[in-house]
Amino acid sequence: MAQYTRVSGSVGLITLQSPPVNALSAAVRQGIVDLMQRALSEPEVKSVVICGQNGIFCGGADIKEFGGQMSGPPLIPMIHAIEAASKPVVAAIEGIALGGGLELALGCHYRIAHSKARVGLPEVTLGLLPGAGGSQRLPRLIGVPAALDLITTGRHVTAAEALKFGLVDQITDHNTVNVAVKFAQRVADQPLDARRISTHPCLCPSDVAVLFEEVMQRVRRTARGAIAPIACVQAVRAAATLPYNQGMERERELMATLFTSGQARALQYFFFAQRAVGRWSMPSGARWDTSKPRPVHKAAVIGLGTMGRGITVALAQAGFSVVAVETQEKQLMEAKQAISGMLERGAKRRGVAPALDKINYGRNIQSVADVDLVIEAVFEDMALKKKVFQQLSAVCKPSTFLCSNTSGLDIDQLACQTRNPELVVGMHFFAPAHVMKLLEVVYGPKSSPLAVATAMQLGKKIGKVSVAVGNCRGFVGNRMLKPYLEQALFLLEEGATPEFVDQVLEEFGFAMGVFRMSDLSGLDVGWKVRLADGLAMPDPTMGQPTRLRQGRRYSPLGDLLCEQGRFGQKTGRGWYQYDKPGSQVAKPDPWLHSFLDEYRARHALVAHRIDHQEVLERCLYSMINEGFRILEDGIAAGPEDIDVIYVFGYSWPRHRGGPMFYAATVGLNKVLERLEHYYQAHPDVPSLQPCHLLRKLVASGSPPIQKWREVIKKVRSQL
Ligand SMILES: CC(C)(COP(=O)(O)OP(=O)(O)OC[C@H]1O[C@@H](n2cnc3c(N)ncnc32)[C@H](O)[C@@H]1OP(=O)(O)O)[C@@H](O)C(=O)NCCC(=O)NCCSC(=O)/C=C/CCCCCCCCCCCCC(=O)O
Repeated sequence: MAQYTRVSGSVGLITLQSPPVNALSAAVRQGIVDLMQRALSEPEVKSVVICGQNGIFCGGADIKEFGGQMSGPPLIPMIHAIEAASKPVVAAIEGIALGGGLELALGCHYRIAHSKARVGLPEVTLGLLPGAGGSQRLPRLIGVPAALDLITTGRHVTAAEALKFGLVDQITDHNTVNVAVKFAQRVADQPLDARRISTHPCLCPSDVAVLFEEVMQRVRRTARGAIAPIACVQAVRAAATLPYNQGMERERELMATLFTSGQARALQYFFFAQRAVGRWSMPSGARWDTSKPRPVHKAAVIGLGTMGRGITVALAQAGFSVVAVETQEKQLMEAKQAISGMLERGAKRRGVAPALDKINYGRNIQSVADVDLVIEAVFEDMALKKKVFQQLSAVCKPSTFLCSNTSGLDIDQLACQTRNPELVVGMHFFAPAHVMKLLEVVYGPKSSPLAVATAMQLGKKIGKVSVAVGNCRGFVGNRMLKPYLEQALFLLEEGATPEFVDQVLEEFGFAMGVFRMSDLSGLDVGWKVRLADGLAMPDPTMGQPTRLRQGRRYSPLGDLLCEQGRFGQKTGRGWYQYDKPGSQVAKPDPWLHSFLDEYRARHALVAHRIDHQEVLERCLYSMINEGFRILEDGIAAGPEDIDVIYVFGYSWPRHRGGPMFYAATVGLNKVLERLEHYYQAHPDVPSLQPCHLLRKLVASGSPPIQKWREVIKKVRSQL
């Protein structure tokens, strides 16, 4: 919808009205078309201003409409009509002008922006390109290099930067609509020909062909299989090399390919999934909208290893006062130096002062007595964590929230050590904690909605995408990682190499394959857990068959490497070899290949040819199967939670939507059928046995992912 008023006698003011972001829905487009006609037909009106209600110009096309039948006036002719108008049209940009919103503004003859406004063409993040003329007008207005930057990254720019680019004509600190109206009055008689961007020549540097080649190479390298960034480069190349009308035709062709691609659907699903995880719920019925968080002013971090340091930096950068505790003097000094360095580098990048004064360091746990919330980040050892929680419970004020950064230990056992178990939750950060976007907020059986709401809000304030999940071994992310890692090891036993498995996973879109990732994180981390669990057996005289544990197939390959001191990058040897300890360049290791041959011979395993399909299906479907179990158990409230965790925490390629969305894309019946096939071949691997929920969903006709919650509810009510 849009509203029309005549202001100052001669200016027709069109206000977009479609909360929350004035997206260009069919009704809004119809409103603009009708009201433009009205403004052009009223003789008293000499110029037009387009603005948005509630201080927001426009968030772009209505993404919800993309999935269905498009109706209403199309965007491209609407924008052409504005540009062709005989009266000057001024865009008054407050808040945001994004995507189709900015394309609308580019169709106007002038653009006035508030100094706090942000503009951009983020279509690439939704698997699209600026397909309403944006890919053709922007390079004509600001030049090819700047347009390529904005269109291929989708980044938002400030009004000041937009002014520098020549993307807006003026910025103001005052009421933007009033300023635009006055501006519109001033330019009412000015000729318009030069203001129609589509008629401009495209500003190209002399070495434009080289530029396109370089950008294309960079985009291909970083896209990890996403097609939209490549199409964006192709569209801008069309602007640079073809007349406007032909460029528009190329834009249309490219957009049609993207629009109907699975990638655009996945990215648009993911856009809404990111927002859906904020609307958390617990099996008790507690929800985001009925649970009020308590404000946190002062926080503490206990344990200043890698994770504790990153968490301290994240809190301080967001403006929280932090008490950072490390009991060992030497470690405390090292941590202080490291944290200061991280803060200084971060501040330099962002052009602000480093938040060094936000942190008080101490060696004594007594120093956290007055904080509102503590995040424990000591070594991943239950006995140690229990002791810390007992101490915290004795030292802190009774209302203090006690949180653990454990990556998978039982939150309930920690809660039981405290006076107020309802104030205990997990806050599982991902390394490096000041960089990675994901935070798993873990509620145990005793955690109160107040504690969950407070941790979720704290996560938001420090810039994390927070997902509330239930308490189980490994929570969501690491629980699903287990079958994935397990399959990768089994594939090595059966004949694959680490390089081949990694290549397949990286071609799928993971930033790193499973073995390169293990080398990076350190093989010893999982080994210590397996030793504590009694799975890794350092002593062969223990009497257990080597490839069977607790009645299931088990691969000791990782344990054997650790016994040789091969912990990955840090020791210069792991699944790969490195030039020196700490180096990041992984090279195939002939030693490892011989080791695998000997291992297979020792266990009478005959290597067979493993193909691309088998690697992908076994690694991914076993992980997805665990995802369905997690949904069945109520550990995650919906598939969106799992998908957001995997994209932000485990580098799952975003253009594939997340593991659960991917399963829906492949077809649940196919996932089920392949799991049955592999389970039949490997009956001693329970993670390949299709779970009940997956079977139930297939039996219900494989409903679309948006309907899974209904089936999950039914399955859970029958438990
Ligand atoms: C920065 C934001 C705008 C606001 O952020 P914030 O304040 O943090 O709030 P949020 O929580 O993110 O959002 C609040 C709610 O608003 C919803 N929202 C936001 N933006 C949109 C939108 N654009 N559409 C719908 N809904 C939106 C959001 O979901 C929240 O609601 P809820 O909590 O989920 O209920 C931030 O929101 C943001 O960044 N938004 C996205 C901005 C964006 O990406 N815009 C670009 C959209 S794409 C676009 O504009 C494309 C334009 C070109 C279209 C060309 C059409 C031509 C079609 C040709 C088709 C060819 C097909 C041929 C086929 C054939 O030939 O057959």
